[in-house]
Amino acid sequence: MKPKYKRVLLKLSGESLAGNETHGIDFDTVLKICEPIKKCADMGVQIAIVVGGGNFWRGRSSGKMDRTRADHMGMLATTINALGVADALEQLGMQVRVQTAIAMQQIAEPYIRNRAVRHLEKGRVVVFGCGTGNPFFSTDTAAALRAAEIDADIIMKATMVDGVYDCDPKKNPNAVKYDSLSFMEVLNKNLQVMDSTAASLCKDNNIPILVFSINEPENIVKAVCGEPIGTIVEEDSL
Ligand SMILES: Nc1ncnc2c1ncn2[C@@H]1O[C@H](COP(=O)(O)OP(=O)(O)OP(=O)(O)O)[C@@H](O)[C@H]1O
Ligand SMILES: O=c1ccn([C@@H]2O[C@H](COP(=O)(O)O)[C@@H](O)[C@H]2O)c(=O)[nH]1
Repeated sequence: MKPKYKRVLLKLSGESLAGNETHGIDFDTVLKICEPIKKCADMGVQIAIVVGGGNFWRGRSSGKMDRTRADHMGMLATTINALGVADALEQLGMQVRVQTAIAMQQIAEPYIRNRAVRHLEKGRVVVFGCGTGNPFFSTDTAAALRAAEIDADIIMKATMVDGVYDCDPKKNPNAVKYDSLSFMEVLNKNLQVMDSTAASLCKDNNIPILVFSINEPENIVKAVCGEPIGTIVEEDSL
């Protein structure tokens, strides 16, 4: 198989790292997700990763807590995941750097755009932790922001559903999946698979998003090779 893209931003669902558990990290699952990432890198694809935090904590679900503090906790959760993914990639023999949007220099590099790009050019995987570094945002928005900054060709959102549906398929068994959508459709129909800030940022910067299931990790290779999986969201799909 031949890669379609030179540089990709892979958004990994935090929830997916828990495997069959409801919370936390199942390291065997993380290794399974990282194996196809190595295959893509071995094909010469430059890979940056943003990891969600849903397997530990989501600020918006924190109930009575102060939202800003709850989001700080969420950003720390994404960093735990970033370190777990980095460790799995290293165990597979890859060169990896973790960069965080909030400085924690004993643990990871601070996010510096030019350094991140240099790492990618050298064939290292860069894993971004702490989302955007700001509360009231999500890791989908962090993926859109970092993708724009590093000039990624596409965002590949590897998540718990196999694409974008006309309504949440976990709540409605009759939900219908789209093969392709425009950003305006995602925004106008209020499709919740990604938040509107992330969709707007991708629209403004013309970065396509491919949403696909991480339950079959080989989908990552298929996505990189341009095989028709999941749902593609892009400007000219109409
Ligand atoms: N229209 C829709 N189409 C597809 N999925 C939808 C839709 N509306 C809501 N969803 C829900 O969105 C979820 C995926 O997005 P979500 O932001 O929850 O997770 P994530 O970004 O993959 O990462 P994390 O688990 O780290 O939060 C799916 O599990 C699905 O239930
Ligand atoms: O830029 C960001 C990114 C994330 N957060 C917080 O982290 C959690 C986990 O991220 P998910 O995208 O939901 O997986 C999120 O709920 C926020 O609480 C943030 O504050 N800023």
